[in-house]
Amino acid sequence: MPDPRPVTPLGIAADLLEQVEKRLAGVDGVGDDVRADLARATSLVAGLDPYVAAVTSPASPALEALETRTRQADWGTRTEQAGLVLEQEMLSGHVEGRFLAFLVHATRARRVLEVGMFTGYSALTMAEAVGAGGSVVACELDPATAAFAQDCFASSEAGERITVEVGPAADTLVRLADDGALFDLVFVDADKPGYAGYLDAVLGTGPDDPGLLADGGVVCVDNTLLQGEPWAATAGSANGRAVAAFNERVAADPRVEQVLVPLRDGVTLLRRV
Ligand SMILES: C[S@@+](CC[C@H](N)C(=O)[O-])C[C@H]1O[C@@H](n2cnc3c(N)ncnc32)[C@H](O)[C@@H]1O
Repeated sequence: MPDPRPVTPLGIAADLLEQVEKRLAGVDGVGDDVRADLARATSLVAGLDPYVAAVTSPASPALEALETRTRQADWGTRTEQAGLVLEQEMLSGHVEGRFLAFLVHATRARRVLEVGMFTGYSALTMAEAVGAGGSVVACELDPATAAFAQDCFASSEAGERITVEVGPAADTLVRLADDGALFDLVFVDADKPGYAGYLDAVLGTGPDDPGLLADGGVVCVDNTLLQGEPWAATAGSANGRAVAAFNERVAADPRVEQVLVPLRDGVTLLRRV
């Protein structure tokens, strides 16, 4: 199974620094002080994620098994079949998972909504954290990926707390709002151009549309650093532009207080003010 490629600003920077170090190894005329500074920069940047993982609470065996199964799947073929990009790098993973679990515990969330489930790592993480009587509704566009996740959930008690909604999340959110559903924690991690619409659906747009967020609820939005594209794009992608526009919109939105936490590819926490 191929190693995941770097998909965070830190991972990309570490990769670049390591490449530069290798390229300079055989070059004459580079001062020892320059090599020492470069080695220190590489060590600081490349060592951060492994250090953070080493001192963070471990994932459950069920989550480790789900991650291994996801790494072993043939996402190239699945991408062709689904007609949308699916790749192992989409999985949030250990440290972000512990962050989400901590958020569930700290906010005492019982009703969780996820927009963008993939193979279910974050959904299962939050389902474990909500405990008995808690629930997670997880939206996924691709039926085969949803089935993959449900198969993983079946081998975990916490998996029983997850309801999977297959189809475009925008439609699912309208249906949930029509049903009067409310959530204490919402994790947004689907298509980036859809983020602004998902946030509006969650927060509501006025008295006739109260949205899906319970009083005191928290919204967590993933990939808001989008591999550094919003501030350091080399060749900007559509996703980079969508996230940059989303971040600007949030920064100017009087409905919310927000903080962008530079964890992995960036997570923005929001609450209604
Ligand atoms: C980044 S992955 C989610 C990763 C997952 N939260 C985790 O932690 O492992 C994004 C997922 O959103 C799904 N997706 C994309 N567009 C969607 C849409 N319009 N509605 C629902 N899901 C969508 C993709 O199929 C993909 O599985």
